[in-house]
Amino acid sequence: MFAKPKTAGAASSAPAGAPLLSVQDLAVTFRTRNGGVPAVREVSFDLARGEILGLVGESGSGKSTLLTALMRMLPRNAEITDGRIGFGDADLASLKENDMRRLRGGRIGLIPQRPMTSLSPSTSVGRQLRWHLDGIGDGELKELLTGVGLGTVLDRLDGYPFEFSGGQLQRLLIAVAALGKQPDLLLADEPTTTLDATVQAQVLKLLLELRDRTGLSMVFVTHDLGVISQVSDRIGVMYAGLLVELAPARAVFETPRHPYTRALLEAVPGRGRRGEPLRTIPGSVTGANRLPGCPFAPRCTAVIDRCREELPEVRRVGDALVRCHRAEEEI
Ligand SMILES: Nc1ncnc2c1ncn2[C@@H]1O[C@H](COP(=O)(O)OP(=O)(O)OP(=O)(O)O)[C@@H](O)[C@H]1O
Repeated sequence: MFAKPKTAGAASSAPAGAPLLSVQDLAVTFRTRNGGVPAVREVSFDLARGEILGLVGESGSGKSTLLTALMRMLPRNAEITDGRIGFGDADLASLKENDMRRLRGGRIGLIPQRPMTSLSPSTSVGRQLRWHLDGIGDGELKELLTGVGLGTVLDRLDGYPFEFSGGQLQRLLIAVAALGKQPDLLLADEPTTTLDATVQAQVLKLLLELRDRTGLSMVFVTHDLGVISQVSDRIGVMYAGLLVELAPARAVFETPRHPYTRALLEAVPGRGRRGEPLRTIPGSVTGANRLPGCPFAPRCTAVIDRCREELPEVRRVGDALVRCHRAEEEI
């Protein structure tokens, strides 16, 4: 079952000032032997200060590529081929690598998917924390960890990563990323995927507390709609590199507009009636980003001829931005 999506807090209602992040018409292409793969296409969204934007979509929809592009840490065979990533006065899409490096680990933080792989196995956790926090003193470190409910690990900081649970390490890294460096923007790629349900809930609670306490903004990528319903103010649904729906979290769950969003919601276990077989979305996203029209057309139950020929523009319907020819219709 889904947690009730949060009502948008003050920080997530219509932004009073300029957005923290303003992505416009972003495109990222992978060079492959078979030609360019447009992994992200015409993606535009704003992120307000203190807002958490959840990005969801099935495997291959371009979520990680989008996040890595924001961080400018794309693999060598990928490049930003179009668009702008406004962050303050800077355009991250064209910023020099030296300047970008200063932002990373400074105003922009990253929460890793697997905490184990971002820590050295042969150095004590305490030493690594102090290194990440530029030699923070014992008193301050104690205060920081106690403040995020990690007081229980204080007397074990001389231990090595394998002596901690995945959940403890993830919470340590999140506390460090959000409080130690005090970034304006946190980017998180599936930060709870490897955790069991109870620990996952603790990590999500911590993220929300940190946002409320520090006012940081967050882009949170996951393929798990249950997780995203618990943390997001707004949700962006991706399909074949496109942002096909962008709306307040509550609207996505209560009145999903895009046929793909509806199909995603229907495919989630627990949403159907008891005894009803689980539903899946027939077909696959593979190759869809090369189609001339709407990439979801081959799998869409509401498809019309136009969908196969013409890529839909983004339309505003109520609170939602929807990339579908039939967005305004009751389908
Ligand atoms: N190294 C690569 N070389 C070529 N194409 C790639 C590479 N990495 C990703 N792609 C392509 O880019 C598209 C988007 O992939 P991406 O990993 O961003 O999706 P995703 O939604 O994050 O998926 P997942 O949930 O599995 O991480 C896919 O079509 C994928 O095949």
